[in-house]
Amino acid sequence: MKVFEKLKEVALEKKRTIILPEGKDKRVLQAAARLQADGYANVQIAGKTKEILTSAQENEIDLGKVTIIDMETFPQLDQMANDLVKLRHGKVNIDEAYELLKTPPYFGTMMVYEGWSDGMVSGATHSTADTVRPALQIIKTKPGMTRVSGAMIMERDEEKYIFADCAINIDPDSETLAEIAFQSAQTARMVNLDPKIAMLSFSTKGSAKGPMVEKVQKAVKIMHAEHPEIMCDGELQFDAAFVPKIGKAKAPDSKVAGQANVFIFPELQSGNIGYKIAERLGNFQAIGPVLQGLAAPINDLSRGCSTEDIYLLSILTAAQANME
Ligand SMILES: CC(C)(COP(=O)(O)OP(=O)(O)OC[C@H]1O[C@@H](n2cnc3c(N)ncnc32)[C@H](O)[C@@H]1OP(=O)(O)O)[C@@H](O)C(=O)NCCC(=O)NCCS
Ligand SMILES: CC(=O)OP(=O)(O)O
Repeated sequence: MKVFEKLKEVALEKKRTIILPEGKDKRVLQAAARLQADGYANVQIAGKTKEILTSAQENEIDLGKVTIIDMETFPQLDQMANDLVKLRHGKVNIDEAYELLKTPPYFGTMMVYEGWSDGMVSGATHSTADTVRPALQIIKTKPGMTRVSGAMIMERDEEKYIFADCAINIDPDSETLAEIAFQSAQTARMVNLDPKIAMLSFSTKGSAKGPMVEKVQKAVKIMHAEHPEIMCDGELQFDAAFVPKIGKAKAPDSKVAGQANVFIFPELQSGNIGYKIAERLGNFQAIGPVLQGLAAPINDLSRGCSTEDIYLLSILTAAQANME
């Protein structure tokens, strides 16, 4: 896993505390134990202590120095509930806050908000919507960003690519697509990839017409106007973006066609389906969704993730905490 060699070094620069709040899940416990033993983070797992210990015993997982946080008896629960009420500006009352804090994504997100964890990885047993909603509501976007998006790091042997948005923005407009492209360029650099961004469509350079194509064309214009330093082109079909010969034939003047390594999908259907096809038919390892544009390192998982996916995304999260 070449991508992760650099991230492992960054994670080791200063050992960060990462919370994995879905402590019931066997894959989470396995990843937590490995992460702690390998020294890439101080790992907190949250849940009910008894359930965590039983699961660890049944699955023969040695949790070693992993910290277990009991969500029901956590001493600062009252502080978290009160802060959650304040943060939600009348949208959540105190009873609702306690209820929300019974759920791993809200509990883990508040741990990050309070500064008791440096980052969170969740989503092995919760849908993306349920995982990211607390982050969007509580952590919010980074300065200068207006939206959060979700990128997948796709890796197979020496090949690595970024696919986005695979997780959050259901039907992004042109401005949102351009912001996703900008954020994805940053994610690409984080994994040592010099971004060449293809704004994907079913059309290449006007070969098809209509509002869906125009949306992508406008996003390309925004990218060129706002970030001329970033190599970005479109609209491109995937073959034109990826295969040099087809890129030359369909978009001869493009510097990105046939060379792209960052793929921006026009909406969430194609983004989510596309990465899962590459993962399941193409045998790519899919790490993420890495949440882009969020003000703290919180990352999502697919419920279909493996122990290895959780382990690697946790290393990335610890590294992000050191890059902030
Ligand atoms: C992400 C998602 C859950 C947010 O929608 P929602 O639950 O309806 O949330 P709301 O629209 O009520 O917004 C909740 C908060 O998040 C914020 N928000 C919503 N989308 C956001 C985005 N893309 N970036 C930043 N903030 C966002 C809202 O501003 C709102 O903040 P506020 O409550 O402080 O005013 C929704 O867009 C979604 O379901 N996306 C698809 C997820 C999915 O199923 N992916 C496929 C599998 S990976
Ligand atoms: C990213 C993603 O598709 O998540 P899930 O499989 O949990 O829906």
